Amino acid sequence: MSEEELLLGKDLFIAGTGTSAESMQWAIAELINHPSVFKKVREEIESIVGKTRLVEESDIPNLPYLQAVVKETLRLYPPGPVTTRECRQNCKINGYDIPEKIAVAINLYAIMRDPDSWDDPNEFRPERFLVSLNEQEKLDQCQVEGKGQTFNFVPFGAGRRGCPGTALAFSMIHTAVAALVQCFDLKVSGEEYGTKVDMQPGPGMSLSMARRLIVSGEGDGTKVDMQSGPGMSLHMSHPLIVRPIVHFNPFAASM
Ligand code: HEM
Repeated sequence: MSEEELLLGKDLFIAGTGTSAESMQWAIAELINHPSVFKKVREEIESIVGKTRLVEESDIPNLPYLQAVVKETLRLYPPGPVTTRECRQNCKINGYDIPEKIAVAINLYAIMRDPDSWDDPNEFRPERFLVSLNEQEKLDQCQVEGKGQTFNFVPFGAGRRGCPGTALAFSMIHTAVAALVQCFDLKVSGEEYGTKVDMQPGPGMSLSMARRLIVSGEGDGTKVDMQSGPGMSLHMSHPLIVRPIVHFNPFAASM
């Protein structure tokens, strides 16, 4: 393998693993905090997949509410909250003069919480993505291809340097979150975590949770503390122990 190929592999690994894993954590944490949303996702999966097999990647197109949950998670907690571009020529943006060759930081996090574009921007409301097919196509075009005119949903950036892993990321996150919802009831463990989840993101370049979500067999709390931790990625500041209770065992079901 050449040095370029090794570097490409390293880039893809770095860009693709943490980002998707953080998104899964945020999604599961929000679902724990919103039992009615959790229930709706579970019901959707059970109505499409049934109770005899594990959800598969090919089921995802038939699970629009799950897709809305993942989009809403990426809107609120983009693992890459800032991207950059270099100006090819002198230009003016919002009244500011930007000289040629100057790097501009683009705050994707702020764009996706802009009250001019989103109603109640800080609320976790997956329903906002259950839009008509027409509007959906516009959104998807924007997020997947960087085309279209609606640049308010940009967790993967946009344009020719937009994230090349978008389809893979969606596929992994949808399938993992769906399987967790299908198989487990999840409860926060330990009284010290309290009952209210703090969804504040932590410092860092990537939007990771301040308290990492750890699944363990102990405890009986009810809410996730969503405080995020320090760093460039949005992560939780202290590990959060979540107690899984098996709801559906695909191995038992297929026997
Ligand atoms: C939830 C998951 C992910 C998110 C939110 C995400 C987000 C982003 C963002 C915001 C950018 C910058 C785009 C821009 O400047 O317009 C980017 C670039 C990139 N992403 Fe992702 N990404 C994710 C998963 C992945 C995966 C799974 C891969 C590959 C396996 C990947 C590979 C890359 C690469 C190689 C770039 C650099 C592209 C370039 O500079 O031309 N990402 N990603």
